[in-house]
Amino acid sequence: MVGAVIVSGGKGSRMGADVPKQYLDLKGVPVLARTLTAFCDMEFIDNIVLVLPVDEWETFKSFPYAFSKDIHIASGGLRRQDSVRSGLKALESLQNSGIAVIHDGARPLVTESIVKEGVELCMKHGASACGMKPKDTIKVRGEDGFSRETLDRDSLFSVQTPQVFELKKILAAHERLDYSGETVTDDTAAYEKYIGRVYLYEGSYENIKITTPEDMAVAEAIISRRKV
Ligand SMILES: Nc1ccn([C@@H]2O[C@H](COP(=O)(O)OP(=O)(O)OP(=O)(O)O)[C@@H](O)[C@H]2O)c(=O)n1
Ligand SMILES: C[C@](O)(CO)[C@H](O)COP(=O)(O)O
Repeated sequence: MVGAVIVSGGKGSRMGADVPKQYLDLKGVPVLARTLTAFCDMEFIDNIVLVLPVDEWETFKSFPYAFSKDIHIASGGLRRQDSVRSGLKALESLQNSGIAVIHDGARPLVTESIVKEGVELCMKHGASACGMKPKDTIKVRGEDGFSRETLDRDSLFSVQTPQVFELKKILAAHERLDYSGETVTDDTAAYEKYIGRVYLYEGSYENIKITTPEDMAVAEAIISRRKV
């Protein structure tokens, strides 16, 4: 079985909007509704868990959208990794084992082919995550503001979601991480720390995370272009 954990438990502070960014209107449809619809349309996805702060559950339930699959809701945590752990536990109660596709609710432009490739590569290599080569030169900047180092761009990869794992293993990694008290910024970091290697494959420059206001304009432009 393949289950998706869509994390939408953040505050969207960098967006600076009046409402959490997952409810912002993206060409007539809220960001989160777009992400969920994308996963509902993927035939190979058996279960969907949506992680939301408890005080947003009612808002979500009043969403005027009919999703084609059941959306199971789990409670969000303080950090992204706490929300992921909560979603994985909820997914475990639905399917016990199999594959977990972890995806940011704030990446509404994900495509079926990216997720499908992630699932296939997870089956082949044990774990996978998509991403893209950085387009800019990446420097290490010291606290004094001066450049310390230029990294070799050919070996760098800017990681996105979906990130795909065996459910039992990624849940075990997140539970151990929680015990350790360490904070990570994505799920590959949890997996690599306790379980093993993650195969990285090419996602899309269009699979952006809606983080700051200008991302909304970029996402709108991508949606308009896709419809042509
Ligand atoms: N405690 C958290 C923090 C983040 N996320 C989710 O993880 C994804 C990536 O996080 P980010 O873009 O940083 O979202 P926010 O934390 O909401 O944004 P910000 O850091 O600007 O507050 C988002 O879908 C977000 O909702 C989550 O489920 N629980
Ligand atoms: C998981 C992630 O989207 C991969 O790029 C990213 O690390 C999330 O970071 P954020 O600071 O929670 O947005």
